[in-house]
Amino acid sequence: MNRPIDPHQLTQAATATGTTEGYMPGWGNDFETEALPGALPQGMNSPQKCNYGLYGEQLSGTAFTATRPERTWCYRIRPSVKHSHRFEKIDLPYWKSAPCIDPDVISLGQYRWDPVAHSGAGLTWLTGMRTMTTAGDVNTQVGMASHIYLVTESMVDDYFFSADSELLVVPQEGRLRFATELGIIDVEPKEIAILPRGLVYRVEVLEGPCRGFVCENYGQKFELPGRGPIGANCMANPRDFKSPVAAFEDREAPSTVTVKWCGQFHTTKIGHSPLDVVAWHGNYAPVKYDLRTYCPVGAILFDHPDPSIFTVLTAPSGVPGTANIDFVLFRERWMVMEDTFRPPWYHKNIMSELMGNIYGQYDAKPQGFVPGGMSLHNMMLPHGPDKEAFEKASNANLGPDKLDQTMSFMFETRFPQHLTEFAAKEAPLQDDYIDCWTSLEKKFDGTPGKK
Ligand SMILES: O=C(O)Cc1cc(O)ccc1O
Ligand SMILES: [Fe+2]
Repeated sequence: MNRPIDPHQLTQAATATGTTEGYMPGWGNDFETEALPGALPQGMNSPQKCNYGLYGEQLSGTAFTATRPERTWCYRIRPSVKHSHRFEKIDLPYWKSAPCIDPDVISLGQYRWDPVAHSGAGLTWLTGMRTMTTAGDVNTQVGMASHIYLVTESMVDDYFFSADSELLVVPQEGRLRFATELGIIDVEPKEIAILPRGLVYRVEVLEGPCRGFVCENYGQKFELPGRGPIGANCMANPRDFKSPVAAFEDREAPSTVTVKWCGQFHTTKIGHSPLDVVAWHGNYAPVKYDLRTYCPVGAILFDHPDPSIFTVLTAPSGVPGTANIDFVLFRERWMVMEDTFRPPWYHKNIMSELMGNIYGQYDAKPQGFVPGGMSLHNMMLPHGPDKEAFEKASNANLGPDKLDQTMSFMFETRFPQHLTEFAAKEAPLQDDYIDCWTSLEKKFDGTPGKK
């Protein structure tokens, strides 16, 4: 059942000058927003009594002692602790967490999947999550999981938060609404959303069915990459990230909150909507971003740079320059390199590359890697253009050429990715994927000259 938020039940902050409707621009800004005038204490965080009888509550996304703490102060109708009754364990068998190493599943290989089809069953954000790969260890807060979501039904009086992870959501089909404690985020294909660890939300279908990809980050939060010699402009610009203005519900209704915690799911009952934050300030907030605002930078004379040039966001692992996860975008761009084999080169990589197609054709794989589909080129496993792409690129008449109508992405992690049983046995795995390279023939005959 689709039940977008009832506007009579929702009170949203007026948007300040310079904001787009319902959102505030900027990456990691220290925002402030209130849905009722005067709800946000000024000049202090913990007045003896808050206005409107609100409770003050801090949500810390980093250790108190982090160099630059990320936290948000919420002023809410009831403190979250009132939401916590006894937790009951529930089973969401398709949402897996690392370590999840199935002895019957081989992850060593090059893999590609067609889009996972909608089954016709009514699925919510929780029941429709299908884990494809896991990496690292959720208990030690390293690594990640990749998922496909298939969502046809809104959560009604059901809420969720992940204590394990922040979720990077990459829609491919349909429109979703994340009604969160800190406000409303709507997303559709060509946009992404990030839901921070610990934030409570409800997911509604605005236009279904909905399919997309999720990167579940167990580690340090995503951040904008250092730009090095590129300087202050291009790539992802901070102002194109949008966080929601405060919006709250004052609604009594028997409800549930499901929590993902150390890879397990637990549920508890509450008697009201937990989306009751009337005002908040801080720098720990959900965010959306329009991928069409990503300004790619690339080679303008010869050769093909490393794909790190297309990093939208990076989640550090603690080892400088070696990400827990890089989120990399291959979007429309001009190819102008002279005397160059322009598609991605053949290579092996210590990082594990999980790719998804949002729309269009990917230059290294003109066939078979289709919108909604995924591929995995795991740690140190060779891959590169298929035969068709190789022949086309090595024989093309090179002039300025636009890669148009194309958007694929990569979740690249320093940890090997393990296929779930679902990915190996239920999802539409292309058994013949590696055949895309078998017809690459030997051209070498010992004589110099270009073949
Ligand atoms: O393997 C892939 O298709 C992703 C990729 C793209 C690119 O331009 C360079 C390296 C790389 O791994
Ligand atoms: Fe690659």
